[in-house]
Amino acid sequence: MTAQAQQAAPVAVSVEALAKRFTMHLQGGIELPVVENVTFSVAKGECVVLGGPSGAGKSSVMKMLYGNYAAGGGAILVRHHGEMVDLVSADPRQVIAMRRDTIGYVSQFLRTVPRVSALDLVAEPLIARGTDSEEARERARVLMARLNVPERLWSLPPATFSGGEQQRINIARGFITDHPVLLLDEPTASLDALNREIVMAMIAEKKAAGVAQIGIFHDADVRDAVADRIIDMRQFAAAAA
Ligand SMILES: Nc1ncnc2c1ncn2[C@@H]1O[C@H](COP(=O)(O)OP(=O)(O)OP(=O)(O)O)[C@@H](O)[C@H]1O
Repeated sequence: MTAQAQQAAPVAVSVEALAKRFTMHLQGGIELPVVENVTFSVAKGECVVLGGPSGAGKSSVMKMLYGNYAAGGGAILVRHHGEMVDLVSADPRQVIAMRRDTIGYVSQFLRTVPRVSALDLVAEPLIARGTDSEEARERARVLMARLNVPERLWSLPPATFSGGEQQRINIARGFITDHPVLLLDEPTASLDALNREIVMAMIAEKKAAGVAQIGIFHDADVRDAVADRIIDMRQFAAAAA
């Protein structure tokens, strides 16, 4: 997306003065400051990458963006059904609705469900959003084929799949819906070069469709190919209490 187009595109996510510190209750309540004053926004169709060295707080910010970690302060405004809703102060039911309709998430590791086939795991987020189950399965087949998941695996539960196969199931699950915001936590970490290229193309297609994406990518080639902007988390390092 060009700089001009980005300026015109509406903001999908606005992070304002977000903070996180951990309290280690088993270690006498030691406070571990991680980030403070994290402030950035992401427009529709933009891919913003969280950068900075190991321990800078990228994953912690990502988990707050999905509502998995409570924030220690600040706001995460997300355009949800046309209105900017603060995920930090949203009640649990609102968070669930935002995840169903607005915020998609591709985590690094697949959470497998006993006895649920790969095909059904991939189709499930679409079915949850009201798509007919046969249509959802057909779209799941198309995506799994594109990601080179061997057809003999589709009917099996992915618990025994290889790391890269599980990651591709996870990617298919995250990309199958049309969530307007997509969080990508190291989606290419266990992939070979061919499948990495495919995922990069899928990220580009999401951008073209106006999806706002926020990602963590340790692979510099992938990062440089997909990022419209890289946000260095070091600037938000929290001071010790
Ligand atoms: N659940 C937790 N409890 C306590 N401390 C945590 C927790 N999660 C993260 N931290 C600490 O917060 C800091 C930031 O971790 P985080 O995983 O967010 O960094 P990162 O930038 O994603 O690192 P990496 O690139 O290595 O994944 C680290 O010092 C880590 O030990």
